[in-house]
Amino acid sequence: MEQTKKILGKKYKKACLELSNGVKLKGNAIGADVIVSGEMVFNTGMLGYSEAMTDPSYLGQILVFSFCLIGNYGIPDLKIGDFFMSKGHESSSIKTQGIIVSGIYDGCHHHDGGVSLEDWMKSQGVPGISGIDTRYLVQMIRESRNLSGRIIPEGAKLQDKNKFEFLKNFRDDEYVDPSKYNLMPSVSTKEKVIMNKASKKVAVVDCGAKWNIMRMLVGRNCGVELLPWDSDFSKVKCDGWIISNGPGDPKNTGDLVERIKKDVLSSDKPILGICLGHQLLSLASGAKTKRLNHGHRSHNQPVFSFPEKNAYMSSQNHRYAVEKNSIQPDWMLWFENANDGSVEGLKHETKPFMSVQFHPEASSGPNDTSWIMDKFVGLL
Ligand SMILES: NC(=O)CC[C@H](N)C(=O)O
Repeated sequence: MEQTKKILGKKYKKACLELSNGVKLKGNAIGADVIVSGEMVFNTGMLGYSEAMTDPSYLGQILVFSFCLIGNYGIPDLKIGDFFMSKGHESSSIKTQGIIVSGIYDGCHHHDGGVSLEDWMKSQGVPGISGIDTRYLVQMIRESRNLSGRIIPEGAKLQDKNKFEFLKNFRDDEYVDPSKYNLMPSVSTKEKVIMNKASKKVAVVDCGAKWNIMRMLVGRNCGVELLPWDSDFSKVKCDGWIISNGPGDPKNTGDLVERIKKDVLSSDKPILGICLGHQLLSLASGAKTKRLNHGHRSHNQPVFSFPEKNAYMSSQNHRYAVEKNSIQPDWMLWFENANDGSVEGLKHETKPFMSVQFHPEASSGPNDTSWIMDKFVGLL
């Protein structure tokens, strides 16, 4: 009752979502008072909004949550240090350009303290709109191959372009399209970060890595070296490699694919590619990637493994995928999406190389495929 009063009693400014197909949707302005634009994407997860909003793979995107109420447990406190162990956050700041929700709860009831979703968005300069018919909007995104949008809160000013490097490429009257530019410099660590010295060391190529990858490695007694995307991989001494998730088009990553081919694949050490990392590793192996219609972003993506044909529920956030008919003869299909048959994972026939399109680190989402991390660590 108290919560309902809090939602209903609050007066919101108006805001407009202007879409690139000419449609305009009106709602309540939430979060920061700034105008942003980005690629329209949707996620059907019922929770995990703080993990999603801080996932660097959402850079340049306006995220529509299709679940009817977002913000209901607040945002846990961010405690950096201690090897990025602060659960609920997958990077140090919000990476989505903005969010669209049907209902928002403006409060915080989290065992880890924290703030409300709205206060968190305000403190980070991230706007949003509530009171939108997200079912209608999701259908529109599904039906249009490319949909961009602009969040315009009443009387707001334009977003500061210094927030992320890639934003400087866009004119104010243009829709931000994250697939047009190499986004690696906007999300990758600038300096090498060493976490948890241990006898086995994993080099993580940071393409916008979610912190849970590092949490899982540290939790499995691995040392971790988080590397800038543009490091000289030929000089790295490690027992295995993880090529991380990240935003944008895998083909738009400068010379990263070439360097993975030359210095990572050739080292013959165990490799695990995750999401963007899977796409980069596949490109380095000679396979091709394509753009899916609206991608997979949810906690309930079913995948089948081969040759066992086991089914798993997976957490996903991607728009690009590896083309099945381009898989090289020395690689095998390891996972396939049970809904649309798209490639969900590859394994090398003889070498300890593997990669998955979904997120074994979840956060948020089901942990059904966390055994992939155990398998990788077992190979070191
Ligand atoms: N989560 C990710 O790593 C996303 C990979 C890539 N940016 C895609 O959209 O397909």
